[in-house]
Amino acid sequence: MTTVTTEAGAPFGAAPPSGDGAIVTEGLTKRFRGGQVAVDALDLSVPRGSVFGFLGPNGSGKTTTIRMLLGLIAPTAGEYAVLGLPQAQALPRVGALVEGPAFYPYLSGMANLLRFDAADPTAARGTARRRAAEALERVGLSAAAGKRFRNYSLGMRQRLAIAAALLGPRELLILDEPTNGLDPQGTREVRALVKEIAADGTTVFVSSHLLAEVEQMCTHAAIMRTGKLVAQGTIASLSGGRVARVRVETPDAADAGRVLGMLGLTDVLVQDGEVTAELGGHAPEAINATLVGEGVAVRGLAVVRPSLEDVFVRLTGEGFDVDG
Ligand SMILES: Nc1ncnc2c1ncn2[C@@H]1O[C@H](COP(=O)(O)OP(=O)(O)OP(=O)(O)O)[C@@H](O)[C@H]1O
Repeated sequence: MTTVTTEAGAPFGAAPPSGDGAIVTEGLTKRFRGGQVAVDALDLSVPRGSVFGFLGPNGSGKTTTIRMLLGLIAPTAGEYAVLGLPQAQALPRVGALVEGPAFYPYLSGMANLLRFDAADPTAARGTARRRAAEALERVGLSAAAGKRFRNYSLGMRQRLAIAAALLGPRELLILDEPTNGLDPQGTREVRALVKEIAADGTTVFVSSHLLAEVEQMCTHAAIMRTGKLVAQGTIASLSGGRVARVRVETPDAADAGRVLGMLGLTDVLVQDGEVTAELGGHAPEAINATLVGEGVAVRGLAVVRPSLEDVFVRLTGEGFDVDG
């Protein structure tokens, strides 16, 4: 367990949070000089093995939280534990990408990683090349190891940054907005890489302001708004706040509504040209067959699952400030 210390080195918090999570925080708070509360009494629980999306609009406190977890800034109040270990033992097992590392444009990917590795006083010198080669392999850059950084695509540059975070065995990888500023191809590469890294057993904690990205890439998420935690859990449980509905497009809306009721679907809403109802355990194809059998002209039938955006809007009464 981590005993958090203040910047002055005094013990911070008598009882750090326990539990086997990769990251656990209790009441974690950061108030900056000038009084702004960037992170407000955050209780976070990141299970080991998860791809945990730390989701929130710009300015909601994501980077500040990450900087506290990495010991870069001291909390004003609250406690945290990373990998259930004291900070000095935890940090070598954590790879982090907070602000993109500065790479030399005229050096190769390999040479850049070796420079990075050399800056780590705990890393054994004799095995540096092997570590760098393994990190390049892990991010799919082995073939481009000798290529100059300036000739890398945006996606390759970001993958190299992630390789720098993976020099050495890591149990936890913390990535702050890793797809920010990337083109669509680079974004796809990084999202795929995050999934691959997680498939190897590394817990990945990734911040993002993109709802759709977190929905697509993560197993769990926490939703932040103005420094406060709005919700957290598995993506399925977060989205399960509202059940899936079937939507039928038809000119025979009243008839379709009657048939859905007959089939036992609940909360049937008939509108002009459209009927929706809670899907429950019904198979959409069976609903379609019955509608057609009853003479309803079906123009379209879809199952609408609630998105994280729906959840966010329901919980906060606000829209997200950026779209995915
Ligand atoms: N060093 C600082 N001094 C004062 N205020 C700060 C400082 N760092 C961050 N803040 C403020 O704290 C709030 C949270 O910022 P933070 O960077 O943690 O948010 P974020 O969710 O990571 O957003 P973004 O994606 O835009 O970085 C913001 O209002 C920001 O202006």
